[in-house]
Amino acid sequence: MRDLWHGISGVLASSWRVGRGRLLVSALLMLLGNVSTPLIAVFLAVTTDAALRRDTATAVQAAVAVAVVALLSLTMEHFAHIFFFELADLHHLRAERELGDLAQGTAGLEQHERQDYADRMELLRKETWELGAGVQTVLTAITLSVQIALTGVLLARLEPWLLVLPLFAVPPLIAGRLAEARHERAELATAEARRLSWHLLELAVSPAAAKEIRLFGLRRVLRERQTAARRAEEVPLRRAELIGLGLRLAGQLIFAVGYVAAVVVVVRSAIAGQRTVGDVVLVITLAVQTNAQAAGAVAVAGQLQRNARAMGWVRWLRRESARAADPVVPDRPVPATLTDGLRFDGVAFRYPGTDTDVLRDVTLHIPAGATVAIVGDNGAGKSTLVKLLARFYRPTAGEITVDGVDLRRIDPAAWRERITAGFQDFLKLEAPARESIGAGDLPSLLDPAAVPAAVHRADAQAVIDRLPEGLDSHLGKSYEDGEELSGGQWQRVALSRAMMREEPLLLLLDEPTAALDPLTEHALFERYAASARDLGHRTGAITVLVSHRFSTVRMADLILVISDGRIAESGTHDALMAHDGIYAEMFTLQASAYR
Ligand SMILES: Nc1ncnc2c1ncn2[C@@H]1O[C@H](COP(=O)(O)OP(=O)(O)OP(=O)(O)O)[C@@H](O)[C@H]1O
Repeated sequence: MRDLWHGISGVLASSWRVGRGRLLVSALLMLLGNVSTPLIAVFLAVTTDAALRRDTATAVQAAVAVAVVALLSLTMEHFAHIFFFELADLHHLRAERELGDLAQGTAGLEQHERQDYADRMELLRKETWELGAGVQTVLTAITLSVQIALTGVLLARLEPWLLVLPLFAVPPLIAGRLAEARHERAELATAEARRLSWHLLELAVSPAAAKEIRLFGLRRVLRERQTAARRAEEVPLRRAELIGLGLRLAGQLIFAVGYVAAVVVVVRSAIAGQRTVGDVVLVITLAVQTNAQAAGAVAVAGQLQRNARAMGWVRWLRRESARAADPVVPDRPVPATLTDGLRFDGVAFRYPGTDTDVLRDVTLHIPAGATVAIVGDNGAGKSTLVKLLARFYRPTAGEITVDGVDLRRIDPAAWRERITAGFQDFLKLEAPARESIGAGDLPSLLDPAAVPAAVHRADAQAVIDRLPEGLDSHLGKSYEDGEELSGGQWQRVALSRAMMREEPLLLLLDEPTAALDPLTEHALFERYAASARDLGHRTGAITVLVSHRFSTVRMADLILVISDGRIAESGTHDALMAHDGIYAEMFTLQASAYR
């Protein structure tokens, strides 16, 4: 009940904010239409009795009144719709904006990892229209309630026990509620199958997947899996719908029994001369309307519950986002320059919803100004370490400090303004090249020299030179004249974006050159290392590089070897080679492969 109330008040408050004029006018029109409906019965009764009395003047006036209220009852809701649609659009837009803000507004990525979060997010994405339509639902519910109350008063004036009639509308309401609950359970239970079927469908139409689908002859297997996933989604949903239909039908049957009984009793008292024919007309008409009102109430109750559920999810998301906020309130500024560097002290990390630590007991010092390379097998935990440095996650144990300050005490947004990064799974931002690159530092996007300078630092001029309009060319297939780039070219664009910030305290490069050939990567990293050292001398800036290519790795001042979530070895290339451990073995193996 509280959810229902929160849903109604949430919709009204939001509609009031986005368009109070439209809200008031549509409420007024709806009210007029709804109040007119029971008045049809009243004027019909008056017309009938006046006609039987041969009172022509009253009969004609009442008949005109019937026509007028019937017209109002039939048309007002249509006029109200014109305003509803606009309101629903505005409301929908607002809901979508809020969803985007909630999904992207948290400092970390923890909530994106959680299945319950992903499921609700997916359902909410589907139900943003539900949220938009909520205003119509709520106004219909309010004005329908007024109509039902007016009908009740009219029935009670005639015969108090006729008030029992609306009670027969309760079973359909309960049945509707049960049906909704069943449907909701089925939707949540089938969310995984739905996600899988969407993913498979996306693969089927995605140009990126087309190559491997053809090459490996996966079309049939994918289609079969998609069909199976669809079936796994459809069957429980259809079953829930059928059971819901049965429940609703049973509720309506109970109402029908009450209706028939009421009409029979009034007709009998009219035959006995205790009631006028007009009274019989009044009861028959009102009882028919009560039936429609009950059906309307059931429908609107279902919609109200759906609306309450969607609003409940929005509130849940707001709570989750607030909970995802750091427990430690940031109270320390980002240092202007680094003097000591970064320290990990007993850091462990476990991804949300999993039960194994992917990093364990990591204790290390990355001195200010250093260029660090991280190596290790696939899945060793290299990228996870980088993500902790970017503050996408908080360590589950231990602490990371920046010049002695716990990273959690520094505002993540302020920290990120002083770092920059290039990832292997980079963003292909389809926009004019200038913007796709400039997004790496929005404040300098309008500085005409900033983007070309970043392109130069990333050694990506050759990519830009091949574009018909240079930096003004549109990138990607979203544009009719958009240039589609190769994987390596996109990666250069992403690297240029990473180079937009001129003086970051931390440059994170997580296999950003994986799509480039080893020689190019080597040359590129030499270039970065030189400018990183220069920057490191001036500001203590640290460069962290994850790479599987040892020809690049060996240039670093400090090499960290991660094995099974722990720092297995650390030191310079020479020291690690002399140590003759994991690093030496990996290096020798790769070097011999190139010989
Ligand atoms: N979002 C995630 N949720 C749960 N587990 C994850 C997630 N991302 C990574 N993992 C797990 O954490 C472990 C470390 O992954 P990570 O990406 O850090 O490895 P990596 O050393 O960078 O590997 P690679 O060289 O293949 O990029 C792996 O076992 C991986 O399965």
